[in-house]
Amino acid sequence: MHLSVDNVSKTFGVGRTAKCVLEGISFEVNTGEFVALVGSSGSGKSTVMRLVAGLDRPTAGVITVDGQPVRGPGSDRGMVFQKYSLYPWLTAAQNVAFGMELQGLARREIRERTGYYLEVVGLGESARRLPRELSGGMQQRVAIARALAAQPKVLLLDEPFGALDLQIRESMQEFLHKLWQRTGLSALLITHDLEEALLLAQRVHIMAPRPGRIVRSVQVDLDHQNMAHLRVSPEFLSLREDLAQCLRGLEPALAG
Ligand SMILES: Nc1ncnc2c1ncn2[C@@H]1O[C@H](COP(=O)(O)OP(=O)(O)OP(=O)(O)O)[C@@H](O)[C@H]1O
Repeated sequence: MHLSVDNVSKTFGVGRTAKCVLEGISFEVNTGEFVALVGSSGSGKSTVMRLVAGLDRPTAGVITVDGQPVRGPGSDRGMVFQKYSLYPWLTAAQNVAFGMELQGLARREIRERTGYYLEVVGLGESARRLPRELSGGMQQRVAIARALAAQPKVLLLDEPFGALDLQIRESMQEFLHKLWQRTGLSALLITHDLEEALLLAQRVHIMAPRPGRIVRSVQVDLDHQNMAHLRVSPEFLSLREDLAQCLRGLEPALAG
């Protein structure tokens, strides 16, 4: 799998009201790679995600998945949003099955994959429960199972833990990291949480606003095995501080 975002720009509106939201964004995600885009509010992260998801088209530049230009949403890209993504009237299993039903998969295949992916996210016992009977973290695990069940080439994670309490957020980060290790999935995460990006991704791109652009890219060559240990390791803390300074340096632009 190779996701390529090549020199992508996005302008909303025309003429005097035109607003350049993204300028010359380029990055890649390769098979089994976990890549994160980090930036403050308004830096254009969600716009990048919408373009990669095919929900909107770039004004310039090209986005491809395995060499094929993205022309709209497709089952090769699985999305997990911040919240409100489950249908409240469907059980966990029905929510997971839903996307596959739209894909037109055979009933038996849908049943098997639903069971399998609910197990993968540790919710085999909760198949018949409704979203409101599940905690926020469990609901996001259902959303992840639903995205994985369509067997996408790449998982697109848009602030997936943004609505969760800090403690649950930390356990979900561990969960996602283990899932990534176990399944070898390829993922693109957008988050405003620098620590989250560094804990999960192997490659982190820092975005600045007005117009949204990538100002710094780092390879995170740290041992992610033990997350609790990693969070307090000197290498991690120094990289986090270095990048936090870079983000702080962008703030005057935000205020202006
Ligand atoms: N459809 C649109 N029309 C006009 N401007 C837009 C549109 N969508 C987004 N924008 C503008 O683009 C800029 C970037 O927005 P975007 O939501 O991508 O940023 P973000 O980094 O995801 O921020 P947040 O974390 O707050 O979601 C903002 O100034 C926003 O107002």
